Amino acid sequence: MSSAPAIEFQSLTKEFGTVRAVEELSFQVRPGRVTGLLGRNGAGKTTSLRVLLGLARPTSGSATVFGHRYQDLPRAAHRIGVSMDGLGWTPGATGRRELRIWASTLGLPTSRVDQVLERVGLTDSADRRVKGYSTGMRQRLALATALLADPELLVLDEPANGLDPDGIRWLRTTLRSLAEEGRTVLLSSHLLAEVEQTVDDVVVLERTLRYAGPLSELIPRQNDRLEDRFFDLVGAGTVGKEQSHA
Ligand SMILES: Nc1ncnc2c1ncn2[C@@H]1O[C@H](COP(=O)(O)OP(=O)(O)OP(=O)(O)O)[C@@H](O)[C@H]1O
Repeated sequence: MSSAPAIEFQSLTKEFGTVRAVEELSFQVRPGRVTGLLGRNGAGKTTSLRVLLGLARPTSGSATVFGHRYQDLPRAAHRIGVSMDGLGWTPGATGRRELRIWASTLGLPTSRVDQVLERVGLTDSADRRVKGYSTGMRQRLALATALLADPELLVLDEPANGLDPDGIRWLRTTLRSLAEEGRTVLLSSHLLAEVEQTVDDVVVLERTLRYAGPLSELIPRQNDRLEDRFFDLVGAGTVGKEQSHA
């Protein structure tokens, strides 16, 4: 496997008017690892991922996937599976129908739909309308959508949000097995306890980078807790107040 980074942020700054959401952010995501992008509400996680995926333009600096801007990467939608709020579900569709629409858009056989439904544990609910799905079921469907094209990289914005303890355990096991298959996973989260047991590498963001590296170096001792180290790195303030103006 190549050791070139799967993802690279280089001095990325993103401003919205007078709000500097992300400032001079630089880090790399190593291939075949699960990396957690951690930060409290408003820390800039979603903004960073949106720039990475070509959904927002950087003010300065860059974010690249496999050495290219997302929009310049050949077969980007096949190589990178994405789960992010706001990508939208089709009104009235069942889970299966939703996945079939995505499969058809990506030029994939419908057999992939059954495979990903099985993988995320949604087979029995596949013919129910997504509208009636619980938050946890929607998270599973979002991951199924991301997995459709059998991507080498997954970018998941807050995949643990709204999951119950069974769902969290399922997510952890699934993400670990995806990494064992050689895939790279970048997920964002503010749920530190959940992430602590899932990720190999950690990026702590509070508008600026506070830490990037192995989880084992951030919490080297068995009794260390990620939450304590997190607050050491970001302080106890509220990010919205601290960083509202550039
Ligand atoms: N489209 C936008 N227009 C103006 N400000 C924005 C926009 N998107 C994000 N922001 C601001 O940028 C900052 C970072 O927001 P972002 O959504 O990236 O944080 P986050 O870490 O993903 O937070 P959360 O965990 O709450 O989703 C916040 O101050 C937010 O209000």
